[in-house]
Amino acid sequence: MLKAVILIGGPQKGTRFRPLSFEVPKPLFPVAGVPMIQHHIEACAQVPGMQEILLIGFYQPDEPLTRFLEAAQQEFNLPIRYLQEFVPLGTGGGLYHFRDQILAGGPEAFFVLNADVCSDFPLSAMLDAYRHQPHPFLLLGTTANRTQSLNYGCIVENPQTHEVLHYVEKPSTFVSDVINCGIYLFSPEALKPLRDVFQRNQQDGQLEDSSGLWPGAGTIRLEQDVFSALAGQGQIYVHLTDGIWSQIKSAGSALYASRLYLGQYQLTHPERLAKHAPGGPRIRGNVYIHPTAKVAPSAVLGPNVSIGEGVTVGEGVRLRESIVLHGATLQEHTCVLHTIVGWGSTVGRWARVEGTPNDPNPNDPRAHMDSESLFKDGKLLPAITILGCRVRIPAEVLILNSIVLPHKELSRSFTNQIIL
Ligand SMILES: Nc1nc2c(ncn2[C@@H]2O[C@H](COP(=O)(O)OP(=O)(O)O[C@H]3O[C@H](CO)[C@@H](O)[C@H](O)[C@@H]3O)[C@@H](O)[C@H]2O)c(=O)[nH]1
Repeated sequence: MLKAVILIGGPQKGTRFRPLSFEVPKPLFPVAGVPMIQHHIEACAQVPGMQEILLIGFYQPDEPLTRFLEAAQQEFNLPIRYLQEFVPLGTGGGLYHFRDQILAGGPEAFFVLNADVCSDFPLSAMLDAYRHQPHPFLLLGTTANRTQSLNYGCIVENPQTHEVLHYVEKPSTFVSDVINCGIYLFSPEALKPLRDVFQRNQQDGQLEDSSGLWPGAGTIRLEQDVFSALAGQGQIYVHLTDGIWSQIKSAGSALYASRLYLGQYQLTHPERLAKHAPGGPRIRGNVYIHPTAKVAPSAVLGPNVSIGEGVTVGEGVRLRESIVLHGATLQEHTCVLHTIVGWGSTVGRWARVEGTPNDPNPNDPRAHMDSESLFKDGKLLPAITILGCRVRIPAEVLILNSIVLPHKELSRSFTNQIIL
């Protein structure tokens, strides 16, 4: 019997995701038409023997989360429960705090997944590796280029045995091009080292994390307190993948993740991809259209477009590399490229809304999305355009490389601006 835990964080996390995380908790943001963590749940539900999925985070259990959990339980016919930390306990503290719930029923092992990653989740392959040689901690690893590796947990492995010999979280100089994907398979034994860290923290008094923001003796940082501390002691192993993987930290990376998942749908969910039908809109490449959306037949959509519930797309609209969230309206002949259109927003006739993609370098197979800062040398970097919820864009204007905060009614064109 197996279980899975998804670490969903809480409202103080996901700041690089603003203004989109104002409306819906980041883990429920739609990526390729379904909430971000539904991809995790679908992958877990496919593993034979999966008994229960636990979401651990520090969000208040609000209506969208409750509704999502109810719908997911029905769809996957599995218990899916939310366990709330009353203070943020870090990436490992929640696992220790809720250990009785995780171990209830005696699972053979449990997966732990960061919510903000996009992956093809090779969980069965990880399980095979674990069953072949059970160890307390199995980490999924992938490769990154030297510069980008510094933004992740870096793993030095023994290439013969795949034991993790050395682990450094977000090092300041190059350590290894193998990075931690934030996808793990732990044995029940893994909770013992967590208990040791917890007890040590209790004895040492208050633990201050590096930011000093969330001190608390219950806080455990899985990466620094456990992986770095136990590397080289025969307890941590890495399973390497060359499948799809990306972090989802910023709106730009959500658009990139949407493209990766839409590509996956060819294999996993062909029914989710729109097909060209007589009298329907023209579809180019991978496009998701919610069944309740109304799309005019002369619109041209794709590639990499995802259209949410109740969206209206008018005649002659051109839409590519974009996510349109529920209830938005694109009036006739708008052109929307590399943009996220927020819930209930309206783009007026003949307007052009465009962003600049900052996708990984296509010539470097080890490149990942850069989700660094929005600014460089005090200037807003060109990036995808984001319209917050209920924004109104008038007819015949150009909005380029801009972020528009919720409920704004614009009256003219804007380029390279954050509109507050
Ligand atoms: N429940 C809970 N979840 C948390 C907490 N803090 C973070 N999380 C969740 O844990 C995951 C990791 O969060 P971060 O702390 O933001 O770490 P990171 O910068 O994403 O880096 C981690 O993931 C990388 C891969 O995406 C790894 O490379 C890196 O080593 C590390 O594990 C996210 O899904 C986040 O929601 C917490 O206090 N409580």
